[in-house]
Amino acid sequence: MAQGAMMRVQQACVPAGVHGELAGMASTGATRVASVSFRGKGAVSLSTLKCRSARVRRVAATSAVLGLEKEVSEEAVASNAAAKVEDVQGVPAMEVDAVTEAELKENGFRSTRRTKLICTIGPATCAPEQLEALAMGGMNVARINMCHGTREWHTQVIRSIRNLNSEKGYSVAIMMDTEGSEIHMGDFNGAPSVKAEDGEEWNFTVRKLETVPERTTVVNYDGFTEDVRVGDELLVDGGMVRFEVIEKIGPDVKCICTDPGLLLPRANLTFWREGRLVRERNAMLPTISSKDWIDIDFGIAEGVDFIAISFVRTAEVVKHLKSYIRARAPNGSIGVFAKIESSDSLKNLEEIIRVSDGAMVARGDLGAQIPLEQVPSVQQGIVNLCRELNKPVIVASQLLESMIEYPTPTRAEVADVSEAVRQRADALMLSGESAMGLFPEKALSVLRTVSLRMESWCRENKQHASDRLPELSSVLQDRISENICNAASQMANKLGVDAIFVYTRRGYMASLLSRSRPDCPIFAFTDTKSVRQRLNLQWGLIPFRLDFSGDMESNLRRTFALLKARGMMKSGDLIVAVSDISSADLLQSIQVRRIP
Ligand SMILES: Nc1ncnc2c1ncn2[C@@H]1O[C@H](COP(=O)(O)OP(=O)(O)O)[C@@H](O)[C@H]1O
Ligand SMILES: C=C(OP(=O)(O)O)C(=O)O
Ligand SMILES: [K+]
Ligand SMILES: [Mg+2]
Repeated sequence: MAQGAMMRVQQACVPAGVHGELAGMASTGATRVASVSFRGKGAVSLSTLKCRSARVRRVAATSAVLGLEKEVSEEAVASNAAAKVEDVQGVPAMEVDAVTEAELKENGFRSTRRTKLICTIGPATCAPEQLEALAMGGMNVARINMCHGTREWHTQVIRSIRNLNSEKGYSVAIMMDTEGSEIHMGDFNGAPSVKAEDGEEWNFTVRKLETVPERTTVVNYDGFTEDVRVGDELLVDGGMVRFEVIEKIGPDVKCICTDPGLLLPRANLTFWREGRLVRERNAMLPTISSKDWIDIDFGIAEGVDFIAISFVRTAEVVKHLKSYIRARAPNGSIGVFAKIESSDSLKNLEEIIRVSDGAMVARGDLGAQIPLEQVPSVQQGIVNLCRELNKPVIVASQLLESMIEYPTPTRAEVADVSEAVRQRADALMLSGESAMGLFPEKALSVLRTVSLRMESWCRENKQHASDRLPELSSVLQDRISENICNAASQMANKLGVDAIFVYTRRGYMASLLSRSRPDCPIFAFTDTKSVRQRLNLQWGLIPFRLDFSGDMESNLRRTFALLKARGMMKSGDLIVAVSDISSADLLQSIQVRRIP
C-alpha cells in the first residue's frame, strides 16, 4: 500500500503569477519549468492562490483542455437568464439551469453531458466570482466539507451559491459533508503543510495546545494514548506519511518518521499493528458526533440539498438521520448520502444503500482501510449495486490529484475518470483539486471533457445493449413504474427520439428513467424547487421546475409551448413522455409525441 514519492517534471505554459511560489520552480519568461516533489493530498502554498487574477481564471476556464467539446459562452448563458418566460405574477413559468440550457442549445441534445460534476469548495474557490466560474464550467453540486473552515465561512459560501442561483439562473445544489469521528491530526499554527523528514522524532499528543511546537501534532481523540502501543505504525492519509511508535509518556506519544512526506492540517490518522488496522475504542465512537449534529442542524437551517455522512458503519445511523431530518425539515427535502469509506460499511453495504438516498465511493479513506488494489473492484461493485437499487452514486477522491499542482492531468487520471464514466456512475467529485488546487476550473473542464468523450463512445458502441437492467424490488407499484421506465427508455433508444419527458412530484420516475441510462437526455419536470435541486445529481437528468396539473395533455401542450418559446425545441422534434403525477387509479402510460 506504500505510495512512493510522486515526482513529475513538466514543461507548462502558465501565465505568470499563477504558481510562482511553488518550491523548486525555475522561471523562464512565460514558460516555467517545474520540478516539484509532492506527496499527500496537496503541497500547495495557499498564499499562491490569492494572486490569481480574474483574467487568468477566465483563460483557464476557456482554454480547451482536451479539445473536444464546444464551450458554452457567457453571452449565451446571460441571454438565457434574461429570456425567462414569466407568468403574470412575475414567477418564471419554467426554470432550468442557465448553463445546461446554453449547452443544450449550442451543442445539441445528443451531446449534452449526462455525468454530473461535484466540486469541493475551499479557499481556492470560495469567492463569488470563483463560484460563478465553476457554475459556468458545469458544476452541478458544490460540496462543503465540515472538517474544514469556520461557521462564518460555510455560511458565506452557501449564501453566495444561493445568490448566484437566484440572480443568474444557475441551479447549483449544495452538499454538506460531515466531519465524523475519524482520528486526525491538528493544524500547524496556520501553515498549509509541514514536512516530516525520514528518521525525525515527532510527538503525537492529546494535550490541548494553542500553538504547537516544532515536530508536534495534536491528535483529536483523547483515547489515542491508551489505544496505541509501542511498535504500532501510524499512517497519515492512508500511508502518504508513516511513523512508528517508540515510546508513550503520559499524554505524549513519541514516534519516528519511517516514510517522509508532507503533513496537511487535519490529515486522517490510522494505526496498524502487525499489518492490520487497529480498531480499539475508536471503533465505538459515534458515526455522527455531537459536533456533526450541530453541523447538521446548521445544514437543515440553511436548507442544504444533501448531507453526506462520513464513515457510515450501519444502516441504523442513516435511518436515524433521515427521521431526524423528517422531523425538522418536514418536506423531507434533504437527500442523505452514505459515504462508503470503511471496511464496516462494506460489510453492511446493501442494507446501508437501501436506506440511503444515495452513496459515495469515498476512495480516499476507503483506500486507507482496505488494500489499495481492492479499491477498483469495490468501486465497480458499489456502482452496480446502487444502480440496481435505484440510488445515485458518486465516485470521489484523487480523480485528478496531480492537477492540484499541474495544469494537465496524467494519462492514468484521465483513464480513471473515463472508467468511472464507463461504469455509468451518476456523479464525479473533485476534492483538493477544486478546494485548494491551483487549477480548479481546468480540473472541472477535464472532468467535463473526459465525461463527454466516454459518454459518446458508449452510445456509439451501443453500450446500453450490454447493460443488463437488474430487476427491482417486489413492491407492485414499483414494478409497474420500473417496467414503464425501462420500456420508455428502450423505445426512446429504438426510435432515436430527441428527449424523454417525465413529469414527477418526488422525482421517483425520473430516477427510474435515469437508472435505465437511455441514449437521449431526460427532461424531468417537477413542481418543487427542492426536488429540482436534488435531481441535479442524477445521471442524464435535466431538471426543470414547472407548475403542472394532473392532466397530462395540458401539461404536454404547455411544456411544448414554453420550450419552443425559449428555443430549446422545435416543431418536428420527437419525444417520449411518462409521468408519475396522475392519481393511482389512472392508467400509467408511455406517449410518443412529435412537437407540433
Ligand atoms: N473549507 C475549507 N477550508 C480550508 N481548506 C479546505 C476546505 N475544504 C477543503 N480544504 C482543503 O482541501 C483539501 C482536500 O479537501 P477534502 O478532500 O474535502 O478534505 P480532506 O483532505 O480532509 O479529506 C483538504 O485537505 C484541505 O486542505
Ligand atoms: C471523500 C472522502 O471523504 P473526506 O474527503 O471527507 O475524507 C474520502 O475519504 O474519499
Ligand atoms: K468529511
Ligand atoms: Mg473520507
